[in-house]
Amino acid sequence: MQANDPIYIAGHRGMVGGAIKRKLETLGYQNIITRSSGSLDLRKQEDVDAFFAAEKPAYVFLAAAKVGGIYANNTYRAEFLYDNIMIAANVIHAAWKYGVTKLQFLGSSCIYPRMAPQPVKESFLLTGTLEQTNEPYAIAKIAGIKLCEAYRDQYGCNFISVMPTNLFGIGDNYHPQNAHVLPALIRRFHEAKINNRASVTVWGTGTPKREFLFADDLADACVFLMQHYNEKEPVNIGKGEDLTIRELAEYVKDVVCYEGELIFDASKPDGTPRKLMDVSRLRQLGWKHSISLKEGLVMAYRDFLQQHQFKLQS
Ligand SMILES: NC(=O)C1=CN([C@@H]2O[C@H](COP(=O)(O)OP(=O)(O)OC[C@H]3O[C@@H](n4cnc5c(N)ncnc54)[C@H](OP(=O)(O)O)[C@@H]3O)[C@@H](O)[C@H]2O)C=CC1
Ligand SMILES: C[C@H]1O[C@H](OP(=O)(O)OP(=O)(O)OC[C@H]2O[C@@H](n3cnc4c(=O)[nH]c(N)nc43)[C@H](O)[C@@H]2O)[C@@H](O)[C@@H](O)C1=O
Repeated sequence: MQANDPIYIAGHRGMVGGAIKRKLETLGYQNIITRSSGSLDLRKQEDVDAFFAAEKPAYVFLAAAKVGGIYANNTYRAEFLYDNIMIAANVIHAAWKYGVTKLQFLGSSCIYPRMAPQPVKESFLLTGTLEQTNEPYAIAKIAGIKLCEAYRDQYGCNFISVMPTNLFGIGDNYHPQNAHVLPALIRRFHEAKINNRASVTVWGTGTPKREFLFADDLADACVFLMQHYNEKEPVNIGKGEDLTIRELAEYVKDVVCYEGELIFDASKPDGTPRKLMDVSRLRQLGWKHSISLKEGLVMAYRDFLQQHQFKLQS
């Protein structure tokens, strides 16, 4: 990737796409192409075709998707399958048709079997049954991986896939129901603090384990792999360390300085019991994260306060 190569970031207004854009700009890449979903709906094949024909990107980061936490995945099952399949199919097909030099597809750790042995290796894909709450999203993400592999096998396209663990960071979604656990808890603890509530309810039993990577670390890994990785096999991106949801809730409680009690609502789904990434492939390639969970939480809480402030004023 040269400084003047045209690079398209699909999903640049999102948490991950935004972090990739900041990283590329810091490194001096000057020809970054972006479109909001309002100006280019990636579910529409003709529009995607016309965009690739006109802009002719050489590199593509495919970070646009319908994204959400366990509740959103389980509730909007049709959109999580339809939108994500259409986005992946349209962009990957157009990347082949218009001769993109290299494309990177972002999948997710939820593509792996629910009860996969831990830590989860890339080779465990399609070896067991998926977690029900996010099966539609996972099926769409698996289709994206397989599209990259098929266009590589048949046409020699340099399309790679990366599988990020659970993420959080600047520009995250703090919606009370639709968000992922970490931003949802930041909001719930903050609101409990300012309203002097005696307790905060955390969904599920608190026993599932998750791994959390800050989005700027993820973006660093994505750019690193775009520069250095050219193989068919997906690459897990994570830290290789996890904690229980109860432990996470205690961390968030500390960062927000909330002093009340935690209550666990076991009527809410736990989802996958554990999905710790095996990151040995990424480590062998020479990449490791640099932002700790505690550092990331402090930055995320600041981001929440800024977004919240903005909403109060607007
Ligand atoms: N967040 C997480 O914990 C994880 C995320 N990932 C993956 O990382 C990628 C980015 O996720 P994240 O940044 O968190 O998600 P966000 O929801 O923050 O951003 C998603 C982006 O996708 C764009 N988008 C959605 N639908 C369309 C559409 N129909 N046409 C064009 N653009 C669309 C949106 O554009 P606009 O803003 O213009 O509407 C938005 O900017 C996704 O592929 C996701 O699956 C993987 C693992 C974990
Ligand atoms: C990244 C990944 O994200 C999704 O999977 P998930 O890891 O299960 O995501 P989650 O962050 O929503 O939940 C993690 C855990 O946390 C618990 N939990 C507690 N309290 C809240 C809470 O308030 N909100 C949420 N959302 N969860 C909560 C919750 O019950 C669960 O046990 C996939 O659908 C899929 O989209 C995907 O790829």
